[in-house]
Amino acid sequence: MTNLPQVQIASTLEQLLKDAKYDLLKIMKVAAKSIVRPMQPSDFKEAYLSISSKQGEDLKQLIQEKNLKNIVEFGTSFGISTLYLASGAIETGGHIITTELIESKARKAIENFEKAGVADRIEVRVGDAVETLQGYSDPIDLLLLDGWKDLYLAVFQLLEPNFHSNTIVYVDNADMKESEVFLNTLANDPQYQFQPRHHGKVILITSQDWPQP
Ligand SMILES: C[S@@+](CC[C@H](N)C(=O)[O-])C[C@H]1O[C@@H](n2cnc3c(N)ncnc32)[C@H](O)[C@@H]1O
Repeated sequence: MTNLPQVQIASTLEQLLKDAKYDLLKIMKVAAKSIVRPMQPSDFKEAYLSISSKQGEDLKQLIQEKNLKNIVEFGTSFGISTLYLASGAIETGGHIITTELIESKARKAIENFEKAGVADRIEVRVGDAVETLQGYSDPIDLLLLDGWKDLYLAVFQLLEPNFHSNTIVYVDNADMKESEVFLNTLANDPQYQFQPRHHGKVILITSQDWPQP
């Protein structure tokens, strides 16, 4: 039997992943500019900077296997990772809150969610994650950290009161230098367990010290 929502997500993702192949060129242009001035988030307003399709499939499987429903994402971009999250969330009856700093990217992401038929499952908050997620009070089953790395610690600490003993924090780009401060801070605390995936590009963080759901 055809699973229409999954087919729609897959065809939207196929188009977006094709387009994301031009990222390297866009990133090279930004790097060239950075010789004369420091890079800014708006320099990447045309770039996807997305997770890979392999990571996306893995995320979907994780959501299904662990029956994750309440999902929060830091760093929407054009919505590639969010669509993989939605693909898993359809199977668990879950929903997603995702947040993006750059308004034009958030608008495009919403269009993509509509095209994929999953806009009703996704709330997009536009602005700085530290502000848009302020006061968030529902339990979180899965947190995907994929915005700028210097904010990983702030976003993690902001949301940690909402974690429970089954919560998974999925850290993308864990192997980047910019993620070091965040990971070293947590690595010094024995309550956190790290599980590397995708050859260390990703780390899953869990803690049995977080309260029972
Ligand atoms: C690596 S990209 C996200 C890619 C996306 N998760 C995917 O796989 O398709 C990082 C995104 O985080 C956004 N971002 C950076 N700082 C942010 C902040 N303070 N609050 C919200 N979004 C932010 C950037 O504009 C950028 O679009």
